[in-house]
Amino acid sequence: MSGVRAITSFGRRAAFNSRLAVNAPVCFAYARQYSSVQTRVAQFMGQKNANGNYTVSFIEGDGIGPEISKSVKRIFSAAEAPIEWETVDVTPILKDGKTAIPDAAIQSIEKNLVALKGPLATPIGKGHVSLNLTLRRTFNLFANVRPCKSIQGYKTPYDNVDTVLIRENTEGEYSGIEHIVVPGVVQSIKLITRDASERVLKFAFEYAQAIGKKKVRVVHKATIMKMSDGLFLSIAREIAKKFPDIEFDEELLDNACLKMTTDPAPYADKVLVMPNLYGDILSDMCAGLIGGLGLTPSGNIGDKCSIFEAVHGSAPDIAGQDKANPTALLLSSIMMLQHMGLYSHAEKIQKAIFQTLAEGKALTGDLGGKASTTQYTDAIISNLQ
Ligand SMILES: NC(=O)C1=CN([C@@H]2O[C@H](COP(=O)(O)OP(=O)(O)OC[C@H]3O[C@@H](n4cnc5c(N)ncnc54)[C@H](O)[C@@H]3O)[C@@H](O)[C@H]2O)C=CC1
Ligand SMILES: O=C(O)CCC(=O)C(=O)O
Ligand SMILES: [Mg+2]
Repeated sequence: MSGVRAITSFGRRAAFNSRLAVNAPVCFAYARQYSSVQTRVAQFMGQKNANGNYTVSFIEGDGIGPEISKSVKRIFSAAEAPIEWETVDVTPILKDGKTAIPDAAIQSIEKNLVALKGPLATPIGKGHVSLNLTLRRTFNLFANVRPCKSIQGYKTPYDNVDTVLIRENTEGEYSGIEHIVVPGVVQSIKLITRDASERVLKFAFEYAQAIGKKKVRVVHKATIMKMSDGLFLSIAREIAKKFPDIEFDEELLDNACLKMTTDPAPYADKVLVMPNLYGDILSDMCAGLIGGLGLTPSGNIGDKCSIFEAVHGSAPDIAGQDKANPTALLLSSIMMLQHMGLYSHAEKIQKAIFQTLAEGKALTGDLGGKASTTQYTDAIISNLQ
């Protein structure tokens, strides 16, 4: 029972949290457009294993994680994708009083270079820090690539959404550096560094070149956060000069939200790049434009390792009920295959997914259908050619 497994995994973490509480101070182309790869970021260099397959680390995650993971595994197996999954347990440990990923998990991902990940729940308030962020930091996955494109045949108010958001993935508002100044007054530090900003901004321009988009737009709020967003913006302007073939411009975050929800068409020729929290929020908002979080994938890209995951979380409201839409994790796995250079397998699975969505006969509840996760998965498998 996937729901039970999910609860167990989160339960193990509850025990961890009670230990932590003692130690923690308060401080603290869908064709190849999903190609996350043809940039300066390391090409996948993994070696085939003795069976002639590639081994990929798999973190199934919490809540709906095991259900949507099962769907990916069944479809990969039916498509004869040359992937062997190495299941990885990321139940956290304490290292020097801080939440850390267990060594075995780190070794698996370092060895395989690529991981697919289901959602990991984060307790609100007290408890361990986000494991999602811990993974991103542990492997220095500095760019979070979040494409979002209208699904052909699935009707929403707009049929022309085609954005790529690139989110700085290691610092910003997500740094989690917080402390109590005096009771009733807390401070949260937004950390922006030249190094982290430069590498993600450079990545955004290279990514735009790689996928044939002619424009990069930086989304910011430097009118208010004059120093932090100001630094990010000034570095964006510097980097832009090194890419004369790419048009560069700037937009304030609040205005970007207004404009994208009013008419997403002008964003279709652009890659948007932004500090961490803005990318977090905008990517959920964009998902809403195309039919919801069940549809949007992402890739956390580093110089060495990369971890692919859906934009959504563990969806506790539908966990364990065979209701979840696995498309977002499936499309993340397509990004992963492209990252690994396995284009024909990516193409084959992707075609079956989009055909199934376009037919509209076996849609999950989030898309207005009546199919279970299992029935939707069956339909994709029957469309594999
Ligand atoms: N990268 C990750 O692993 C992320 C983890 N989280 C964690 O997930 C937990 C739950 O967060 P929420 O705010 O509830 O966000 P959520 O993304 O889990 O769910 C938001 C809404 O979208 C629906 N939804 C999400 N994925 C779906 C899917 N595949 N199919 C159908 N419906 C889907 C849910 O049922 C819910 O109504 C939290 O602990 C949060 O910290 C949240 C976002 C990302
Ligand atoms: O780690 C979490 O709990 C939330 C992460 C998140 O919302 C995201 O990565 O989009
Ligand atoms: Mg989020």
